[in-house]
Amino acid sequence: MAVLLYGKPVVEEIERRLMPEIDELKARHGTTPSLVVVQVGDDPASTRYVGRKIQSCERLGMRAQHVLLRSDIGPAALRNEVARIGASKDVHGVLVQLPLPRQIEDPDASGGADPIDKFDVLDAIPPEKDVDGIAAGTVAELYRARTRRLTFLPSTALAVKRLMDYYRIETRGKRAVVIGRNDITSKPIMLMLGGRICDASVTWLHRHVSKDIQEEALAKADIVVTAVGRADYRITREMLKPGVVFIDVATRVTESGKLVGDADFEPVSEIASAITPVPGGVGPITVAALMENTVRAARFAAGAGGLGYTFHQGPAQP
Ligand SMILES: Nc1nc2c(c(=O)[nH]1)N[C@@H](CN(C=O)c1ccc(C(=O)N[C@@H](CCC(=O)O)C(=O)O)cc1)CN2
Repeated sequence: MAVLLYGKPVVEEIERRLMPEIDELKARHGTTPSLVVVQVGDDPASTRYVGRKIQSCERLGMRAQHVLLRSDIGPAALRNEVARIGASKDVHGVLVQLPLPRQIEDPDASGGADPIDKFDVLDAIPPEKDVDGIAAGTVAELYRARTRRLTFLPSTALAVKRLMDYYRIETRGKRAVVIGRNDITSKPIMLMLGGRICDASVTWLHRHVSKDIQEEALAKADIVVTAVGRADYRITREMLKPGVVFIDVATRVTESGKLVGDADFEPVSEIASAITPVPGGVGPITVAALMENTVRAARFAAGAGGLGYTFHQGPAQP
């Protein structure tokens, strides 16, 4: 039976580390870390996640502002608004909640002739305030994976790293599979796992990869990180190697209102050596990781250094 990799102690460990840093920023630099979350439209899941981010900032004594924009805003207007927010010296971190409405996520599919797309919007976030680690310059740093030079590791990737470190999950030289191609979750996790930060061998799977290739890769994987979140996608026990470490980043609400990940949870936990629950696994750590990045952004603004991340193994054994 798998060890359950709960997010709560990892969140507590991150927050324990952040609290004195926040106090010091206030006392020595007169800086209160401040985050602006831009939400476009009122998708209920996004509203819930944004609420958690704002609450978490407030609980830790940081400033937070929620900017809610109409769902029919065009990409150019959104880009200008993001640039305007980012230019304020009182704002240390800026993020745009994803996904964006269709006309901005996928302008081609919605017949739009606008040359500005989602990435142009995200690139309007100043690099030193890009707490989601998603703008062009920040992504290049992750590609290079110079741990000591990284500005921001995206929150979900940082959450997975903090979780693996806390539970002492070895990645170096392991066979890992990352499933999904989302820009904010799977893609940075794939780069992190395969790069210098984790030194694993990574196979990247997504809907265009044939069933045979998927089955072969999954059957050999020591570590699986999945972030698909579609009702027609399920990872079953038979697809996996006994002893696998299973990290479920997906969250999806079923027709009966239950929150689930990509794993067929009970059977998979019978053969995995360790597994994250959904809810209560990676999700809450993502929010704590964002808090960590916001404190980093405030340190950059205060001239208090902070480039690069320090990783250390945690207390728990898988
Ligand atoms: N700009 C961004 N957009 C999105 C990101 C992101 O990192 N930046 N990630 C996800 C959504 N997300 C944060 O925004 C997020 C997802 C899940 C959770 C979480 O705490 N999940 C709980 C369940 C909570 C619930 O649904 O009620 C859990 O798994 O236990 C927090 C944040 C996509 N968009």
